[in-house]
Amino acid sequence: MVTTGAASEIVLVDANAALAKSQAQDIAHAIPFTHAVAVHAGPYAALEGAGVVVLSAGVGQKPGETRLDLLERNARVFAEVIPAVLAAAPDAVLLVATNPVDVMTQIATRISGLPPHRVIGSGTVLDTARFRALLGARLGVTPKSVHAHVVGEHGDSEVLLWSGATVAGVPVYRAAAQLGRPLTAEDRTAIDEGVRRAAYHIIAGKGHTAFGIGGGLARLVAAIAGDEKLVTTCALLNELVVGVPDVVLSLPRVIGARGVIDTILPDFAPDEEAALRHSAAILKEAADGVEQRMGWGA
Ligand SMILES: NC(=O)C1=CN([C@@H]2O[C@H](COP(=O)(O)OP(=O)(O)OC[C@H]3O[C@@H](n4cnc5c(N)ncnc54)[C@H](O)[C@@H]3O)[C@@H](O)[C@H]2O)C=CC1
Ligand SMILES: CC(=O)C(=O)O
Repeated sequence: MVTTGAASEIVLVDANAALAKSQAQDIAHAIPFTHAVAVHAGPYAALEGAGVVVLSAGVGQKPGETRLDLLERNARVFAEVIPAVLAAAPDAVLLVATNPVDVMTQIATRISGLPPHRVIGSGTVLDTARFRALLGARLGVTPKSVHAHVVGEHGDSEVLLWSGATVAGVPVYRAAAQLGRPLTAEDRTAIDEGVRRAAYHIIAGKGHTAFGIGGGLARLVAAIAGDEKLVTTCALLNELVVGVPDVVLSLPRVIGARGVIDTILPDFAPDEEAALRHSAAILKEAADGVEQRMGWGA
């Protein structure tokens, strides 16, 4: 957020206050090279007046763990964190990053009692970036010129929308052929694996992921701060999607000052729609399960 100037003031709040203070000091030393952003650490009360609160408290995956394995532990963290955030910043848009981000967004929506459009999960903003990055590298064009989306879970059941992927408005297979870099079935499998398993590969090497999600969160914060009407994939509680009621998952959304303004339902190929239904069912089951285990059942 500091490197892109996404906000005018950033407050770090963490159960480990010494860590938050040190991170804030270290980040502040980059300000002369980047943007005029005030960065400091503080207690929850320091969030007063915040337009957006990014929720990233909790545990991450260890090698071998899936995102859904983190559910109970992080649900307990949110039960503590969200009331404290709202007491200080009742008008903020909540932006959830903690994993499993889709179910955690559903939990945040329930605990906060806020209208769903104000509780956004980063969802597949990162997977969409990974898909664009890998397609761009394969085609020899900047990922900024690749339009492609990942929908559904931010996790193992996510759905890469190959049918709608384009470069210069040309379907990606035809664009690739024109560029002399035809996409083979092996390329498609490798790109799918590279997107879907990216976190596992990075965590195996460095223990966590940070820069991709940092870029995605900064982009979402800038869109909210600037009331941009940016279209990007992110997660939100859907009343009904592909036949599944009350489930949080990612679709392309329009983002402005008050959160999500609208959702755009892509034209799915039949296999993509079936895969999205499968993803929605997995998320619904996980969300219903944690609600019951936490004693929040309807
Ligand atoms: N949505 C996405 O695409 C991504 C999500 N993540 C998720 O973000 C979360 C955080 O990941 P990292 O920053 O790598 O972990 P981390 O362990 O570096 O940071 C988590 C922080 O949460 C704090 N914390 C824990 N319980 C707390 C509480 N009750 N109140 C206040 N603070 C508390 C800890 O003190 C710690 O500093 C994980 O769930 C991880 O899986 C990480 C990368 C990408
Ligand atoms: C950790 C995580 O969710 C990711 O990098 O995709």
